[in-house]
Amino acid sequence: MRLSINSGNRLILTLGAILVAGFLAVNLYSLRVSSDALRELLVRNTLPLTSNNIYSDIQESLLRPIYIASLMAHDTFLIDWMTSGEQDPEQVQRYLQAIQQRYDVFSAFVVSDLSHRYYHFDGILKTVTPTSLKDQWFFSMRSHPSAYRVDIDTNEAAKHRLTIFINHKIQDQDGRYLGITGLGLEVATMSSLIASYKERYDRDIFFVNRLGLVQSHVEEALIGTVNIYQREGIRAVAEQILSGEEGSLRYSGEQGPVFVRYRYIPELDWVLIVEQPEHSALASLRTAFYRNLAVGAGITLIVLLISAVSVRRFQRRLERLATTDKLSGLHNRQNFETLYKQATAHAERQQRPLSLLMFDIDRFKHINDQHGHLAGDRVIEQIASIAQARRRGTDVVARWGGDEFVMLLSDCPITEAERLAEGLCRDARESIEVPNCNRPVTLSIGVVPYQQGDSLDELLAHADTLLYQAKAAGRDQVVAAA
Ligand SMILES: Nc1nc2c(ncn2[C@@H]2O[C@H](COP(=O)(O)OP(=O)(O)OP(=O)(O)O)[C@@H](O)[C@H]2O)c(=O)[nH]1
Repeated sequence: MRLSINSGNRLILTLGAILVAGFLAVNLYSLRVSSDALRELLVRNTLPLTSNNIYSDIQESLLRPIYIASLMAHDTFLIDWMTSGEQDPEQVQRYLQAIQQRYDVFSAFVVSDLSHRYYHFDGILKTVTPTSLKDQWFFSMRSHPSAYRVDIDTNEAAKHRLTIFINHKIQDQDGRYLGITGLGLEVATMSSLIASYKERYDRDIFFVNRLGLVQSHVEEALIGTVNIYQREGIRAVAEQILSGEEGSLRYSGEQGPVFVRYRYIPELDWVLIVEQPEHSALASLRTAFYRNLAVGAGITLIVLLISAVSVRRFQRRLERLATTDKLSGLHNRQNFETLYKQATAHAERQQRPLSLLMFDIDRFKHINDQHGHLAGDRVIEQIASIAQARRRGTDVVARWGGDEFVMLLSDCPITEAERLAEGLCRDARESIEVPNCNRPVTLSIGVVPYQQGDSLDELLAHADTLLYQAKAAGRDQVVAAA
């Protein structure tokens, strides 16, 4: 039986291993396939789309100031004021103040080509000089092919803060170049734009100039101080980023690969960089993977539990079938042989007496013939019941075959066994009933003591002899060994 229990455990273990391996394989495979698909989507679709969206938002956010600068450049008041010799600077000062308030812009200015004066809402800021490097933006604008230009520079009127300037040429009615007017936009506007992107897309977004220096970033400390040529990881691809127009790259970051999408923004002369670390992109897939594994583990556990209970039940049934007589529910012959060995070993070890009873239903053939096999079967069941009722805790009753039974009485001397046999005879005679039969059901019993070294065959042969003596003496009686 131990063998079958072990094989049951083996079955459960094998089943468990198959389920665990199956769940792991399926989940690992699906994690791999979906990770590959997500990576592909990220590189081909998501990052380029983010960068395009940002680019169009930048263009859109520059459109309004460009439009205002154009309105200013074509304003007849401004043109007239400049052509009439820039009289009364307060007039233009008030004009610029009005522009600033009406359009809610950071700064508005006018620079004259004639006087080289730089007017802004507070008055005359300075006079630009062709020799000053800082004023080159103004002098280069004259030959600029288009009407306006977006420049990024420090703002002398605002504590040298980095500012986006929209510079627009002013020309009189004859197309004569008069100077430049325009607006200054805070670069912080760009930072808040980036912050909103970061929140929306959960990606790192920043701008660098053509030299790789960070120009706009949610972490302000990095602006103007960090260069991608020196930054761990991204420096490996910095050259490609700064020399190309647009593209996708990958570099090794601290926590694994990082996907990069870069795009040159001509309006700002900056490069937009959108980064997405692989581990954060795949985080939701990993969560799903662990959740699936947990579900798999739960299912495996339930299946194993159900299987273990079923196997155990099946084993018990097999054990019962293998050791029990179906009709009487008593031990069968094979099992009795095993139990006999255990009982005799115990008796010898403990030096305790052991007795054996062998009993047979008298004229059982007659009961079968007269009242049918079913009635005979009921008699066998009732004999089993009375024997079980007489049995003490350690005694063993078995159906030896046909209408023959054996009973092994542990720790029981022959006299006590004889008394128990007498009781059995009486119980059968007095309590067993066969419908439509007025003859009592009786037993003949042989009682023998176990002698050290007796084999079961020897003991049974001895008991059988006494049993037949009881039959010969008229049945319904007990014959015990002398
Ligand atoms: N109903 C029923 N009969 C059985 C079963 N097993 C054996 N028998 C019958 O039991 C009878 C046993 O008869 P014997 O032991 O030869 O003789 P007996 O009629 O009991 O007579 P004595 O033993 O000499 O008293 C046979 O007719 C068997 O067919 C069983 O499981 N059910």
